[in-house]
Amino acid sequence: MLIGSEILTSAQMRAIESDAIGSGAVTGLALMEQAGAAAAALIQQATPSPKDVIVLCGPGNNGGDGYVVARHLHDAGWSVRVLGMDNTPGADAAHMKDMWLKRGQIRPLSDAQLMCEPPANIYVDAIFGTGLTRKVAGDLHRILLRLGGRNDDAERYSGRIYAIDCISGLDLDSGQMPGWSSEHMQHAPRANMTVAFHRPKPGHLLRPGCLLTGDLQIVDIGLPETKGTVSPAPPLQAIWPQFPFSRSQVRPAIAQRLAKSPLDHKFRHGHALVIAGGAEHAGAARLAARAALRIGAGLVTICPPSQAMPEHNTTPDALMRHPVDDTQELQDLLADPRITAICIGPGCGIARATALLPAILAAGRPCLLDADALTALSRDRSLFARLHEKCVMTPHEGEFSRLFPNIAAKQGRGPTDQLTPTPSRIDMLRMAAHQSNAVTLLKGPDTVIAAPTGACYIHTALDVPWLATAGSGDTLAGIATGLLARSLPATDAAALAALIHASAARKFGPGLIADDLPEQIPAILQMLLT
Ligand SMILES: NC(=O)C1=CN([C@@H]2O[C@H](COP(=O)(O)OP(=O)(O)OC[C@H]3O[C@@H](n4cnc5c(N)ncnc54)[C@H](O)[C@@H]3O)[C@@H](O)[C@H]2O)[C@@H](O)CC1
Ligand SMILES: [K+]
Repeated sequence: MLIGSEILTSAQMRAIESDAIGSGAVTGLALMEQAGAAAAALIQQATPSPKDVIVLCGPGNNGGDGYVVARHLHDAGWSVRVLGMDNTPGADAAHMKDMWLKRGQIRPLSDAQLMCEPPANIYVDAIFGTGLTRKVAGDLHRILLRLGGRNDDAERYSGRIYAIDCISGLDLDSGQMPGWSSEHMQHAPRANMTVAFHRPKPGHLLRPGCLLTGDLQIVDIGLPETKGTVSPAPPLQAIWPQFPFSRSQVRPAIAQRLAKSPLDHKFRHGHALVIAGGAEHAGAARLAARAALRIGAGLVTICPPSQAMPEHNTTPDALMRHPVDDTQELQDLLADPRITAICIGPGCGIARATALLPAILAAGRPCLLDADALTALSRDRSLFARLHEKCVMTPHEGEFSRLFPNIAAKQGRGPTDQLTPTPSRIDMLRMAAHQSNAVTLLKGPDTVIAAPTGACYIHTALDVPWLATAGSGDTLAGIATGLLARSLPATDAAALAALIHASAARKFGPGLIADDLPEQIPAILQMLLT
């Protein structure tokens, strides 16, 4: 698979820290010093003059990091004001607080105090991090709303907030702000940058957390390398816009499959069938077919009903065309073992998808199910029961709710003032993949992909809003189909397709239409393979 970044839950992160401290490899104080120093360095790099900062320090170790940030910025010549709590924190944070008190004073961490402070150029949110245990209430909640601009002074804070580990109040496991009503969420503080430690947490990458996180910077604080050894739980990996993606992130076995050798013939890279539907929706299937060709499938055949064949008598010339009117004709085609993947859904029509899906699923080949095929599956549970682990489903949220009504119904339930009040998108996708026995990719700015094994990938691409355009999903389906045809395992095909799809949009920029996406693929392949 792609080697994105490993993601850790808050509990896993705490366990790694306490193991490292318990083994004597590192001290809590050294970790805190590294964390604060790294955050201060990134804040300095990102900040133009004047170098004037208010650091908001909470009661625990996140606050401890804040006191380290304050000290480093002070020692670098910044004007630093600290608002902190009148409590005795744990030993490490208490030490850092004392070190700060040798340099400056601590004013009360209260909304009234923040309100009467003269404006600063930068605000550092070091109130709560991974230790959040309940919703933030009372005066601290008012502070957060003020930072989010609820008091008609948005310009005072906008673009000036730097979060230590996360925006305070964010549940780093679910990406939710427990206890925040939708009215309050409009005034949730948004970080310009979040400096987080060792590994990202799910909440940095899932909505709404990813919308509050800003640029996500992950810094090394001297904890031992943990990749793949954290827990027996299935792996959770992520890619996000600032992630330095390069060829080195593609596992050699995958890179080898994607590369083409001079001795290869076209069938070595697979033959994909794209089932098309009636004439009026021909474009969707052709977009998918074009993307499958661009990603390097050896052959791609589009299969409309015979009456729609004339609609497909157009470019790309590389695309083969073969009519399929009924199950028998499809079965005849599938008798060719060189057909290595099937795409059904884009522009197919629900009735046609319902009619052809039994033969497609019975063939046991890798297949990509999107759009009308997903509607057919949600309407006919006997079809749903025939999904298998070589299937990839690519629903958007509405399709997901129809496919998995029992899972979708768990959303929005439960008390909102406790942590993780509803299943996170990770939990939901893992349940969906387990229930369907198919790789499931839930499309969105925070796409989540889960395999029946429990392996899960988050692909956050908030920076390419222009990807939400007609035909974009058809292209994603085509890229994944091409990768399946090229014999990538279903989970890898889905995760790599999400990456290539977002990279194509990033490369093209605003003004993108879906037709542009396949045309960006050659340069992306070049980047991945050379
Ligand atoms: N443990 C370590 O060795 C390290 C921790 N680091 C920092 O420490 C943070 C975690 O520290 P902590 O575990 O102390 O947790 P926090 O500093 O996030 O907060 C914990 C404190 O807040 C209280 N609290 C939790 N939710 C509250 C709420 N809603 N309202 C009011 N009080 C609430 C808790 O009772 C506790 O006193 C990380 O996010 C990171 O910033 C870093 O310094 C790196 C090293
Ligand atoms: K924070």
